[in-house]
Amino acid sequence: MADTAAEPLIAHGGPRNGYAYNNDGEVEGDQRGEFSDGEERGEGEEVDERLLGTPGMFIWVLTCCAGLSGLLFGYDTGVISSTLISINTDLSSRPLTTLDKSLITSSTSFFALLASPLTGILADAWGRKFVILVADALFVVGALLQAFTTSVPGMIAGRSIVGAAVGSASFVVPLYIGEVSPGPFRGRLVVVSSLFITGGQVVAYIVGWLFSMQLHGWRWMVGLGAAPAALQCILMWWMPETPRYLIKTGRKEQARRILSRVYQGTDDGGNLEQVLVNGVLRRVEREILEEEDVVRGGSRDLDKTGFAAKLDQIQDNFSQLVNVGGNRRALIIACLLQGAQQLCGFNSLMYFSATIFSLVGFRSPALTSLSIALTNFLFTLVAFHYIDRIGRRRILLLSIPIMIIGLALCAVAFIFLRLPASAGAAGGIGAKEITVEEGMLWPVVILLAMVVYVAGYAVGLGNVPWQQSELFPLSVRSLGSALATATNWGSNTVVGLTFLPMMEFFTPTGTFALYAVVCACALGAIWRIYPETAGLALEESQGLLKSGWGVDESVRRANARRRERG
Ligand SMILES: O[C@H]1[C@H](O)[C@@H](O)[C@H](O)[C@@H](O)[C@H]1O
Repeated sequence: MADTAAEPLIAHGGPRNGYAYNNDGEVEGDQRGEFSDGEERGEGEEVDERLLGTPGMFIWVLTCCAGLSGLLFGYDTGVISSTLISINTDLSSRPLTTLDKSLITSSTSFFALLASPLTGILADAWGRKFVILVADALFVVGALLQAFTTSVPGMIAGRSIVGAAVGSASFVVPLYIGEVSPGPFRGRLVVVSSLFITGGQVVAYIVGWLFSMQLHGWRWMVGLGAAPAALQCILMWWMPETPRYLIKTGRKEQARRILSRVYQGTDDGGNLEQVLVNGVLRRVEREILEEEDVVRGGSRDLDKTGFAAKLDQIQDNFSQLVNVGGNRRALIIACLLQGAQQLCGFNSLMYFSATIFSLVGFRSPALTSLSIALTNFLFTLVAFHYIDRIGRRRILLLSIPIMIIGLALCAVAFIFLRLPASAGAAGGIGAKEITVEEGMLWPVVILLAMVVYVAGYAVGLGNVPWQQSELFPLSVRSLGSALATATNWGSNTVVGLTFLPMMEFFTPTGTFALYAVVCACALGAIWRIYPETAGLALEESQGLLKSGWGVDESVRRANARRRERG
């Protein structure tokens, strides 16, 4: 196979990639590359692999407008812990029971779990932008309902609606960004949505802390979420649909116009912009033709129209997702990564770190847990900087061992920390203002160990799973991403429900040791089956999975690209 990545790069005013292109984006002469599975690339298809510089203004605006949903995701999931401790007797004129608290908390992740596969289907039928707008409407309704409700059931309903919004937004935003981004910047641009999520969690902690000092301040905490959602709704109205979705639905000219804006500014005085636009159009069209071949070979009746045709298509997408080898492998990897992101236990810190820190003796647990959210945000910035250079696979293989070290240290520190008798397990977990007699050495070790763990998480597992859409071909991209997102929310619910009982019955040491074991298993599985997709065009990543896991091939190509960049 011709390893084009090793070809010399001619930066300006001439052929790139070692190829010469004509104005249609076709490779002149007899020089064509190959996909990683050995299949030949079509003419003019291999281009944005060598795009230089930074993404243009248009891409940044699209990414930030879509990323606002991440802010809402982070804010709404982060604000609930301060809300719960400030409600007092404001709902149903009585203090919240443990059951009330569990229902209010878990309704969000449960409805996120239900909403993601459903909106996965909607995103195929009505588009990615449509789902973002639906999520915004749900965010606004859910926030207002929570802010004005006077009863516990009203609060649960509000949290459920917000959950449906979070579930939809969490899968569609990375999908939207992934489908508008040029290959070399895609990793970084998708991490922007993680930056919004983790930033939203920091804001939630600060807002929670500020409003907890005011009477009925919790109503502001939950109601404020409506503002960014309304803003995004207005902004997104003006934003385009993704070029990939437009091509899929037969609107090629519209797609061409948007792609031209995406690649604007890359023109080097030659014809690069045009070449890149044509490259994407050709790759996507080729993918669609391949899909039609599969459909023709199958049982779908292509003469059906309207609702019946849509139902057939949904059924068809499901069967393609699980029956076609490459798609099935993509689904396994995406679900593995999303499951690992949650089962490694990170959100137990997000939801309960204030409780843990008060248990081990910190006087201001709320501020200490802010350090967790801040670490998460700051190290997501590190990921933003390095993800396209280091690569998704490598960044995970480097960062998960750091998480394991943090968790192991935490587990060990809890052995040495003699908790006060009243703090025995769950009693202590729920208790407040507990101080530890032995001094602050081990509590500080626990705090540092958690910071190390969170830093490792934020650099890798916290954001790489959201790159999921690049694993799937267009025909099953939305459905595959949605099912992987459902795995995320399912695992999130499991961790939320099991953390406190595990701390009680399994001890804190056992709990953190178990999370370390989960990380070790995830590390092994990632090493074995997750290929490197950094730098590849969206249509190329899936080629790696067509006839196997593609790990060796992808690593070889990534190394070649790195060598070439110096
Ligand atoms: O990517 C995000 C991010 O890491 C958040 O901090 C976490 O709370 C979410 O569960 C996760 O999906």
